[in-house]
Amino acid sequence: MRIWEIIATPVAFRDPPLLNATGVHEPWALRTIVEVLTDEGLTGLGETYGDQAHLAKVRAAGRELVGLDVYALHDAYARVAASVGNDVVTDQHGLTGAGSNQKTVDAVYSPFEVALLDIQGKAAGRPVADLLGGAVRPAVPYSAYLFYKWAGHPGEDDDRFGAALDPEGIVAQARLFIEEYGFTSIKLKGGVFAPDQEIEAIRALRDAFPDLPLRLDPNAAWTPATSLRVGEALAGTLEYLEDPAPGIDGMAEVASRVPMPLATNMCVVTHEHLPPAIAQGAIGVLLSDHHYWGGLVRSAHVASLCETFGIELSMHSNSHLGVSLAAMTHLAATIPSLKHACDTHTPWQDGQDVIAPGALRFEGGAVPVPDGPGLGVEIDRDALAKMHEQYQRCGIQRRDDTSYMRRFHPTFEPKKGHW
Ligand SMILES: O=C([O-])C(=O)C[C@H](O)[C@@H](O)C(=O)[O-]
Ligand SMILES: [Mg+2]
Repeated sequence: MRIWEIIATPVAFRDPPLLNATGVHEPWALRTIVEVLTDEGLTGLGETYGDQAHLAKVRAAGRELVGLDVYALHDAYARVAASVGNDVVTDQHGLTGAGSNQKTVDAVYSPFEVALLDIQGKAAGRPVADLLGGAVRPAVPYSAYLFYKWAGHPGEDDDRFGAALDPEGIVAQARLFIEEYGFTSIKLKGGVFAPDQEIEAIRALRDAFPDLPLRLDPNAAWTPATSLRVGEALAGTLEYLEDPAPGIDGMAEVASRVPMPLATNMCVVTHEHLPPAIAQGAIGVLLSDHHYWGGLVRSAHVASLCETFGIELSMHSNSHLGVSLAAMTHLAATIPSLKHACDTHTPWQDGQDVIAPGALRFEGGAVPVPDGPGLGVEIDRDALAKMHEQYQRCGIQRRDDTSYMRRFHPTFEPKKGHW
């Protein structure tokens, strides 16, 4: 079975004004849906970023894959690498670390790999999880991913989540998410307010939810000295502290002196970062993400490597749709060493999706692994067309949380190592 055609469709969907260390989410989030069509009539799905420079690379690489055997993943990777050449595509927000050539190749390859696995699963009549060695858990737990946020985008009505700008607002947001999704662990996106305010928010969450694991992620907004202070203040309260300080060196300085493990999706984001991070003992938990670690099989290899070196695993998420949630769930279901709930932005999409309803649902904060062939999800063509039209109308071609924030706070600066 060979690749006949590849279609990459950029889409946009509404996103609330979520605050982070680099600014605030714009009113529209972008993604690209990749459809791989075969000469035997099967179609595979992948999902990736929607920034224009990345989309151009995906389309160029897709042209090189036409005619390829759908089982030839190594060949597909080599063709994508050749298509990317020495180029580096960076994202403006930097929330997943710096760009590099390796990360660019892995990010461009990822949606094709997921789509090819979807096709292989459909051909075999088996879920993608079975192609990855089989599920070791029937459902994948996700965390309630809390954000400080404005009540609504400036100039618009308030959204249904409301404002969360203090501990009370954060606890109310957690209650809403837990009520609606049943989450059994909580992550707070920090790096927005001074560290003492964020410590207060974590303490308020601890009081409100005494039994739930908590994690805090300021996206490297603190110095190592501040990270040590916060780490000590929150001793016994956090399951892990995520990216408190910038860089492998900064994290290593903090790691051995705080009472909880440090996690990252910023200082270790591609293979070349693993040897120095391991040698310096910089991290205890890696948040993997198949969107930039080269798809599902390569992410599973990284998981094995982490196990060898005693690094625990969790999973990172940007704003995403159901094709990605399905892929994340199949992967996470098959990693025996994954002990932490994964991140997902799904609640913030509030029902908007490109996939037909029914295949994915949350039960007690976990997503049961879809049991249909392949990823187990299908495109809702009307929804895809509508979201593509939104992309064409929304006027955003690259995620830029900082410029959007500066429209309302002109002197705003990203908070890297700020406090
Ligand atoms: O560090 C993280 O967990 C993320 O990068 C997740 C997202 O990018 C999040 O921070 C966001 O979308 O603002
Ligand atoms: Mg993070």
